[in-house]
Amino acid sequence: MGNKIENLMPFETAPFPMSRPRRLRQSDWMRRLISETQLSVNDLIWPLFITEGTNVKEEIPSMPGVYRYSIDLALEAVNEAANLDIPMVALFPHTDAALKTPSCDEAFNPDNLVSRATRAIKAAIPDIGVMLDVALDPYNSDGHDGIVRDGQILNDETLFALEKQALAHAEAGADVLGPSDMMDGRIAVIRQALEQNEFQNVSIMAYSAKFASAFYGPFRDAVGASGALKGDKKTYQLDPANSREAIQMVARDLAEGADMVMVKPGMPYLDICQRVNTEIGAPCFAYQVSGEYAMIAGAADNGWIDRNKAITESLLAFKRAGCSGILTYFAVEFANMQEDFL
Ligand SMILES: NCc1[nH]cc(CCC(=O)O)c1CC(=O)O
Repeated sequence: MGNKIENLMPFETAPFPMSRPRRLRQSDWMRRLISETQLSVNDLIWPLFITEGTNVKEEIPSMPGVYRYSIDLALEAVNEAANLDIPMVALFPHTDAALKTPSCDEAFNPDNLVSRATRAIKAAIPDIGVMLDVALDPYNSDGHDGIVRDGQILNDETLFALEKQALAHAEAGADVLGPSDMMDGRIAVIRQALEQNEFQNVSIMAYSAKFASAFYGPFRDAVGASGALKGDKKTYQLDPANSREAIQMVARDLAEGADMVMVKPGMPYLDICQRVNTEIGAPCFAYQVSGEYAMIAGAADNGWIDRNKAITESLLAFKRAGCSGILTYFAVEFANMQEDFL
């Protein structure tokens, strides 16, 4: 009896010409009434890159319009985001190559760059959420998310480091931790460590369906990891061919104590977003990653697409797929667009 879509149809449409679906598309006011999906600044998380120094704001060549900020200027940028009602920022460090080691000790240095930035933001702008990645790659001389020995990315040894990093981040005041490493067992280890150290209110947004993707290239430039990375991340990040496995990882991370999950990259994986939202139903976020930013910004800079329309359409797609929200480098730009509109 019919396919799934037919089964879900709440009514049968009359045959043409009694039914003319274009009637509901005739005017802007009618289209707004009929719209099935809303996108607002409440849906956005703004990732931003932090660097050492003062008064530094340097553009990332492969992400025109995206900058690395020293902490003093990051405060101004985050303040702008807060004034635009963006609920949360996600901070990523650009780490000096001299601080990268095989044991990744800088990851859990309580005074590392992101910890200092988090303390400064929470003190000055308490009403915006701060999320920090839990992963070793910014601090690893091998560029990987795990500790490498003899060419192997060691799972269990990495977990000890991630646990220390998670606690250092919580101590610094991070509201949400984003384990983005894809090691097995990391959510359970981090959740247990948080519980045992009175960080019960720290949330975990697990990068659960994180694919081994070509779309992370500009990010690795932004955090200075491109030069360090040897090989690829295919032994821990997911195969882009796999959907069932992605759903399984989402279920596993929730069972280990994640509060929210993430699908990453975003646009090439909208099917995964939709599956998570219909089959699992936990709060799910999409990460519109650096390469997606670069494609839209690059095409718009060349006059090949309309920047504002492409941004809005690309973000709306995640809401249509059922996501609670989106990590996007366009967050502040989109919020400013909305302000202009009002
Ligand atoms: N664990 C690191 C991490 N956290 C977020 C991103 C990518 C974000 C982006 O491309 O915008 C990556 C890169 C990677 O896994 O190599």
